[in-house]
Amino acid sequence: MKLILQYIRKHLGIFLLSTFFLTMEAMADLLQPTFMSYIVDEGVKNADVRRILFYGLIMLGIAGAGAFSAVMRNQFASRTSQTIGRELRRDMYHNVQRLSMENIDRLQPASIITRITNDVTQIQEFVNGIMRIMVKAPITCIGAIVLIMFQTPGQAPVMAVIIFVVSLLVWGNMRIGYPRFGTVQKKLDGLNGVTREFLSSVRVVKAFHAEEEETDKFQESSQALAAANVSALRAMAIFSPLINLTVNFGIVLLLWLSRNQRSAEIGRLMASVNYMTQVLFSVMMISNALNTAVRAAASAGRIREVLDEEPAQHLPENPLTPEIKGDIRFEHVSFAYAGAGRESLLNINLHINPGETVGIIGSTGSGKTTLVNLIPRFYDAGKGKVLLDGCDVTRMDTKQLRNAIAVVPQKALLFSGTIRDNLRWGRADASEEELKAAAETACADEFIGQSSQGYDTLLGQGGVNLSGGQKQRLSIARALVRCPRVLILDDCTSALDARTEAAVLNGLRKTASQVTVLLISQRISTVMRADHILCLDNGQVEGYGTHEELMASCGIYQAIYDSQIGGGLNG
Ligand SMILES: Nc1ncnc2c1ncn2[C@@H]1O[C@H](COP(=O)(O)OP(=O)(O)OP(=O)(O)O)[C@@H](O)[C@H]1O
Repeated sequence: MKLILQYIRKHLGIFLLSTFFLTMEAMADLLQPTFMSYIVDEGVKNADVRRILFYGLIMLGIAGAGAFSAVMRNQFASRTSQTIGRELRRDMYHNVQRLSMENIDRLQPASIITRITNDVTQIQEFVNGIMRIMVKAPITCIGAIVLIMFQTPGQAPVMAVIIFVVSLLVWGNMRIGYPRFGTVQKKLDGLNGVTREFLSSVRVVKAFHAEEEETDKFQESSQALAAANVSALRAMAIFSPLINLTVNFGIVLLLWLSRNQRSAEIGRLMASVNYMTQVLFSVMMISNALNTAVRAAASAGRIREVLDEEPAQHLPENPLTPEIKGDIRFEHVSFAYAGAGRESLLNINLHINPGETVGIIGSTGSGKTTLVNLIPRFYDAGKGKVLLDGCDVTRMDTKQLRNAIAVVPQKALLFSGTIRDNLRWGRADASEEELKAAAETACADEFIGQSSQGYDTLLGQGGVNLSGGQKQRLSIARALVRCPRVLILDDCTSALDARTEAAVLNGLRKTASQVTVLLISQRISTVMRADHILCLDNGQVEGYGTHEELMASCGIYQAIYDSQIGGGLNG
């Protein structure tokens, strides 16, 4: 709850204004029954029309002031809750951007999405609720109690007992609800995760006719969420009727106690019952608002986890900014993913000269992506050092480091916008000629030219309106626009036919001859013409050298060669 207060404090002025109008609204509600009792006791009883009109007009004025206050309170409450929601989302998003891949793996993307969307909505509802209910209800409740005591002081002990019992029920409601609503949010994470996974791999699901399995997974998560919700709401559902019953029992008791007070004026009794009803409604509102508070507390805890998450990587206090030429060195590097039982890289020693093209090959899961991910510091080596131009990458200015490196990931990731926008992701100030040159090298100019809008062609989210090969070529072009010193191509030519792939690699040799290229591939034909080839197996270096050297010395490389090319194409 500290978190919510912290954000409310930033908008204290508007929050107080809203509270002021709420107080006015509550006062208006409280005054009505008293004036009604005057109308009955002084006007109706004595058939005094002027008094009835007089008090009636006052009641009308009070109702008007109450309605005006309600409108103002609604305006301010909505504005405050929306602003707080926006700020929470902004701050979470900023912090997520600071985090390293290790943090993101731990928090899980689907969970981060739920926290930024649904959990923040819970907080917004709560903040809106505080200003609509949490302030008004206690004012009305306390005011009504004071007025009952003032009008019929003999009923004070009954009121005290009822309030005590109701408070106990409200407390029980919170104790039971809190952990249950935490579980609800976790189950929502699960459902989001399943939905997200399905949507991002919908083609694979269709190709494998796996709709039924996916539907089962979805149903399972959906049922788990429903069950958690039912469990939370069932626990909460017991309390609302109990509170209702207690307060209604109080009203009956008060009426029963008043049975002998013949002198009691009927108007006062009416007002007392009216106030008791107001107490009932206020308590119900408080109890409902506390339900929202319980959910908000669970959500606030989850939001706090994102806001407080510190980047797993330490940024150097005095970062080094060496001139980057593209000399890469791995010294006794080992690495294990957080939570993984075993190391994905084991004692890697490697030296790559500036401007060299190094092919990286190995079976799936042998550690190829993990190895290259250590260079731009997507992850940090657990043991040993990764050096770029003699400088430990963990001591370098991260911005400079990442500016010097372009990565084309395994899965081509494009963004909604035009082709030009996507290419400019590489470098915002790249000229039109530079964009075209990069597209040419990546063999993307051909299909860009064929589309009616050219570079202004709009891409859907993730580049859905392009083929796999077109997406890969655009991703390569985007990396080239950056003019990197180190270019990491992570199996990103897999969707290209052999002729186009050869054209792209030849283009790279010509235009990016000064760039150090790390070329990951499962295809031996892709890596065999590289200056050197690194053969990985089980996170360890099995061989490093030219194609001919590896054919002579590395059994695994030979086996890959034989399985893909056989004896017919040696060299
Ligand atoms: N985020 C992660 N968390 C935990 N383990 C991971 C993670 N990413 C990869 N691994 C594990 O690390 C090992 C190396 O994975 P990596 O992706 O580097 O292999 P790869 O050689 O690039 O495979 P592929 O050719 O299939 O892309 C694998 O055993 C994999 O299961």
